[in-house]
Amino acid sequence: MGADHVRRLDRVISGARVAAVADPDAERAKAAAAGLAGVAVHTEPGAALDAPGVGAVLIASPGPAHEAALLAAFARNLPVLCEKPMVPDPAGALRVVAAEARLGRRLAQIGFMRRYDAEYLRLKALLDGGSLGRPLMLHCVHRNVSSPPGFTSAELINSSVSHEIDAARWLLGEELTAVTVRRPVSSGGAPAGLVDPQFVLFESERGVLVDVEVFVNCGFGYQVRCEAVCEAGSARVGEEHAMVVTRADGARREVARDYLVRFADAYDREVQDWVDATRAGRVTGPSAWDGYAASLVAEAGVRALESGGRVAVEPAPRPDLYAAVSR
Ligand SMILES: NC(=O)C1=CN([C@@H]2O[C@H](COP(=O)(O)OP(=O)(O)OC[C@H]3O[C@@H](n4cnc5c(N)ncnc54)[C@H](O)[C@@H]3O)[C@@H](O)[C@H]2O)C=CC1
Ligand SMILES: O=C1[C@@H](O)[C@H](O)[C@@H](O)[C@H](O)[C@H]1O
Repeated sequence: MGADHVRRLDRVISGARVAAVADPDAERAKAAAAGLAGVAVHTEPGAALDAPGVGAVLIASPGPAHEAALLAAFARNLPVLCEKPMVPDPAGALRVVAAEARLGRRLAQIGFMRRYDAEYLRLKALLDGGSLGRPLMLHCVHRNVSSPPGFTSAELINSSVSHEIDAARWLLGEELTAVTVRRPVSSGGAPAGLVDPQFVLFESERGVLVDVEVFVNCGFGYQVRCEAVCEAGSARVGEEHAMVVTRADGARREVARDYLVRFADAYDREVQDWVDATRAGRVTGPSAWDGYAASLVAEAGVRALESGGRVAVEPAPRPDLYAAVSR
């Protein structure tokens, strides 16, 4: 993901250039910076933050490394775009929230890119417009072709479903308050011991039910869908994003293989917005509080997976700096 963001900053985005790249794996750092002129390459993240020309930082290390990177950026007053999950452990996520609240101003935008996807944006505008009445249910599908090596049953929730958690909070404009996880029969295509697929059911403050089928070794494509069922109609996104090829023997709809294809436009819009806001001295998009809320709900989901029961979500007090759900 980091290499893709480097490419994006270099070739797609206007108003920014890559000044430094850090990865403890020197080969990966060099590969990410290959072909770019004037880029400092480091294996020590702190050294990259202090490199000449660095005015903002994009974090795309694994989730457990995000807390240290965010705090290091805050200590240098650097605006940050941090990939999801902000910090997978809610206690660590809360430390990030507390550190930013102590600064008294936002520096972090969290990389929940669904909020920048054209289809999700249309769904959000429709729900906010009110013509369908109140949302009653969201039915979501999140399928990956295959999971990365070492992917755990907990990561189906705190890495993959974290996107649906944020999208549901954003679309509904309210918190998720409880979660239950059911285990269908596991797929023979999943690595041994991985609970895949899972069926995750969230409840919201106002009683909206949000169900998510997450299946990260489906083998047949990268599919992300969301259908909102409301009092006066329903709206579904996630099926347009494909070319249909018709030949004499029939029609064939292409299926994306991964997120880099399906959400390419969303990542571009997300990073361009971040660069534009940063240059204007503003911080927009999903906040550190949204990142904390997603981690807290996901952690409740992991406990629900383990216990088989319904787990309530119990948030810490929200600092005044943050909206309940940023728009
Ligand atoms: N928004 C989205 O759709 C997606 C987001 N992601 C997120 O991007 C992040 C990275 O994921 P992947 O690229 O799939 O992981 P990856 O494991 O392929 O790459 C992570 C890289 O970070 C490096 N690294 C480890 N510790 C580091 C540190 N302290 N500082 C700097 N670099 C460090 C590793 O050496 C590795 O090269 C994760 O937070 C993940 O959840 C990943 C895929 C899609
Ligand atoms: O964020 C992402 C990955 O980290 C995660 O592992 C995948 O399941 C998601 O589809 C992708 O968007």
